[in-house]
Amino acid sequence: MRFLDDQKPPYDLTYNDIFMVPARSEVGSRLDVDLTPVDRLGTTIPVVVSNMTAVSGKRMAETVARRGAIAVLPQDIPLDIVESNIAFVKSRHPIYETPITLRPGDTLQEALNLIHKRAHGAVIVVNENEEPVGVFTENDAVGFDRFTQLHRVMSTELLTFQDGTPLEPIFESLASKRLTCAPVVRGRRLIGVVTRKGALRSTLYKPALDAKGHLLIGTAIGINGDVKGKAEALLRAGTDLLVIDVAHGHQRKMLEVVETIRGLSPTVPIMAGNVVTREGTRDLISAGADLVKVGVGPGAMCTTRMMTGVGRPQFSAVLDCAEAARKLGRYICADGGIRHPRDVALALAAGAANVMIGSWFAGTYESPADTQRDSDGRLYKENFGMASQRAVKARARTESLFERARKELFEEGISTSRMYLDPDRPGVEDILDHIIAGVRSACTYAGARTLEEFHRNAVVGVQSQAGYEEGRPVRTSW
Ligand SMILES: NC(=O)C1=CN([C@@H]2O[C@H](COP(=O)(O)OP(=O)(O)OC[C@H]3O[C@@H](n4cnc5c(N)ncnc54)[C@H](OP(=O)(O)O)[C@@H]3O)[C@@H](O)[C@H]2O)C=CC1
Ligand SMILES: Nc1nc2c(ncn2[C@@H]2O[C@H](COP(=O)(O)O)[C@@H](O)[C@H]2O)c(=O)[nH]1
Repeated sequence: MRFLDDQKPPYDLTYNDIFMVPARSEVGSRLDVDLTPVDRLGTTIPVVVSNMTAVSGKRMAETVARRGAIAVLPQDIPLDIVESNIAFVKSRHPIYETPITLRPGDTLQEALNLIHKRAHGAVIVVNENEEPVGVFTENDAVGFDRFTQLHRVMSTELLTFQDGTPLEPIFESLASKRLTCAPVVRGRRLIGVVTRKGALRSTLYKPALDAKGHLLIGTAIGINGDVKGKAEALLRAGTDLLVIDVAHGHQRKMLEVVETIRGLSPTVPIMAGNVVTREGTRDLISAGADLVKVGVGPGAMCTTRMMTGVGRPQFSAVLDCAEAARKLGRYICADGGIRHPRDVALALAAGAANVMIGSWFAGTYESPADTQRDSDGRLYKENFGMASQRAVKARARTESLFERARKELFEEGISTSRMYLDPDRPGVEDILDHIIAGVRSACTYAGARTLEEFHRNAVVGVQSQAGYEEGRPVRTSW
């Protein structure tokens, strides 16, 4: 990447400060762009879901892995739950979605409580042999009380597909019948759900799979307590990526932990952070990190910069750290501050191998929190920072009240925020479509067929606030 007219300013920049100029291109179609990251994690798109409790759980992990990304389970979840979540994700189908199932005698209230857990908007009603006997959608509830049993309201005109049916006919069939989704069966037994959009997406995305063909999943650990024991357990459970994550990643204890964990497994990919300097990047790589997590203070739930004055504008942090890592044959993950597809494109242009996204994904059906409605009827989810009082309280739950109170004094994050579900993009895959469309397009503007070419070719300039504002769509007249 280079700056337009070689005008690199002497001060640090963030994503909003940057624009990219189009260049002569030989790439005829956005579909000719291969977005496989260079970091050899096994992902097929450059997106990692943050290890935040309000963002990353098993539903998020399976859904994004099906589209080629990887989610990282947070360090605050009890080990037995993490182990069962890894096993669950590894057991999921790489194409068909996991259905929400209920029995014919279950109530409409139970169905409504579950329906927003997944984006496909349906509950499959199954009999005692796990054979689908009906489909319930929210529209079926209109005019019935909450205790009505599902067999009275569900649709029984079932369209089902046999396992292995090609995706294009599935799409055509659903579209012609104006259905959004249908059960997939092996014999008569339910094995998944396929949606119209899902069938389309499966022809455009490649799932992120391990050597056995199972979906990828990562896990995070901190640097306190029995880190070695926990890392060994996570490796045994089959984690595909270990993220060692603390606010200040450039500290001695962190480097020791990275070395220890490298010693446990020479092959498991280790991501460590967070840092924002070349020195921090080099030290983490020398200790054994394959990927360095870059970003101090850009996160949406972050109060670090306001509390401490510490951090660095994210574009410059990514640019410097990526260069330092690449000189050592390693890569970085740009963590935090992603609000638009353009931010992802700019991080990749600056040399990041992938980007980590948290809060944007908190406002989706797949994040772990329950979906709530505000007084205007809008759907939202609660989000909170991993260094907030709420997270610190949970992390220190086994310690004495005194120790907990001491730790809570050092909060550096927001404890309660509302992330609204975008009615146009309520599922994480909708946001991934949006991001990937933007990044593919950005690559063609730079004449790049791969992310490496994109990083090499990209030419960026620095814009004023007015320049940034000019690029924002105007949705009402002025
Ligand atoms: N990317 C970012 O900008 C930030 C991210 N976070 C996120 O919050 C989560 C919790 O992180 P963290 O609070 O580090 O968790 P942990 O409590 O797991 O670990 C922090 C360790 O580092 C020590 N430490 C030394 N200096 C600092 C410092 N300035 N800030 C924090 N700890 C320090 C702590 O000791 P002691 O507690 O005794 O000081 C503790 O031993 C992580 O997921 C992290 O990514 C948090 C802040 C910033
Ligand atoms: N300073 C804090 N940073 C936090 C906290 N919780 C998470 N984070 C960091 O933010 C990114 C995600 O950024 P986003 O803009 O996509 O939400 C995450 O990966 C952490 O590095 C926090 O409480 N304080």
